[in-house]
Amino acid sequence: MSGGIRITGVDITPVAFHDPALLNAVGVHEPYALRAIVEVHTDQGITGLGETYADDGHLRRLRAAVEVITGMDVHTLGGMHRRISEALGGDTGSDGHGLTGMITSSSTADRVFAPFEVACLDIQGKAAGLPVSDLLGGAVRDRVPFSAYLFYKWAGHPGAEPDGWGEALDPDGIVAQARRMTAEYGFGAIKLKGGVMPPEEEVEAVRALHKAFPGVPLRLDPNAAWTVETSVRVAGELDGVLEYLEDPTPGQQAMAEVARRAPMPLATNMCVVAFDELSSAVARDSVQVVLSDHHYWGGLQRSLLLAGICRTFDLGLSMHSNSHLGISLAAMTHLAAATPNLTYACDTHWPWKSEEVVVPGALEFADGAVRVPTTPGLGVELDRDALARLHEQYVRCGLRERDDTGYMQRIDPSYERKSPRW
Ligand SMILES: O=C([O-])[C@@H](O)[C@@H](O)[C@H](O)[C@@H](O)C(=O)[O-]
Ligand SMILES: [Mg+2]
Repeated sequence: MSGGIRITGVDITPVAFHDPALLNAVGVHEPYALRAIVEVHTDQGITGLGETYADDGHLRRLRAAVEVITGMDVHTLGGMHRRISEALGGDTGSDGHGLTGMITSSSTADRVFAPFEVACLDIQGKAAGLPVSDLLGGAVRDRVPFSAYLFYKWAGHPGAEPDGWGEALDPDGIVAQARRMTAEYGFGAIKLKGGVMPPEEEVEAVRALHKAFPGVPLRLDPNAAWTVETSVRVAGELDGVLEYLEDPTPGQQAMAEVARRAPMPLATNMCVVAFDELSSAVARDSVQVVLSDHHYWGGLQRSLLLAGICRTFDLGLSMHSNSHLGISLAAMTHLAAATPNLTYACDTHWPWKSEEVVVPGALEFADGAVRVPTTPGLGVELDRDALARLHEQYVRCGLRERDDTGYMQRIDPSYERKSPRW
């Protein structure tokens, strides 16, 4: 491209926002979730936005990437990915971002590249006067449906005020949470984060949801907390109730064994999280649905590549989420809008947060869906006061990586991390 739009600098601002005491297979969410807000500046005065993880190792790798992409044209995304991979070398780090599978050097490069790719597409869209969905091939839907995301939870963090959502530790609590979340957002699909209670209790909770929300697609995700035998038993008990069962057991081989004996499709954001894990999963028929997530599949264009591979091999496609803010929601919405075979409602942790960094109004939920922004770029703008406030909160809170297990062990020293647990 002649002339191009060159990157002149990048600001990376880590932020912390309040997160309720949500329970999962490895512990409990800490009082704050961390994210990094990426602002890419250019010689044409256009700035693009990205959002990503903010643990210390990831921040260090993002800063290393800035060194090698400064001066590049925002249209040269292939070259940018290559430069970032080379600059990171073997710096793979660990999964400081939640239950999203094994990290390899290629998946680390994808994670680091992703927020810069999103920001560059934001810039390209602003320069061309087109929404990001148009740059991805065009929206095939104007609203993107999301799913309610239920958690077992405490009423509040120990020693702090209750968060307002109430305790949910049994089927009644889960159904009450679902009623409130679906009433507020209009969600037409429901996911329960499992792996917290003994499997029989989680089966009971899902059956209670099925009774309270007849006809609504349900999912259960125990994050690999079960053995093959437990997974097969639960799958049989929830026959006709779940649209898919997500990551019941660890590893592609065990997932394949469950898949052979389970009546419903298996989904994953743990045993297939990078391109180099797809061929073995297909060969073994380990999973029938892959949860994409542009934050670790290397951005929006690479997520479209994943969608094409899923279509080729007849795999279903859904979308994964961790705790996130509005820049991520905008990117997820554009991507989902432009992905024809993304036919499941996407995950989002959105209802669990009470703070934001983007100016309100651009992304609203109605009937469980977000209208795809049609303004140029991602269609969201930073609220600079909010950014400063949440950065200040990051500085003060002292958290520097997500550690659900460590936090749980400070509360209950007998807690052990185990996979599978049951
Ligand atoms: O936030 C959580 O506790 C979730 O368990 C998250 O870490 C997972 O990555 C995720 O939502 C999932 O679907 O596995
Ligand atoms: Mg999952």
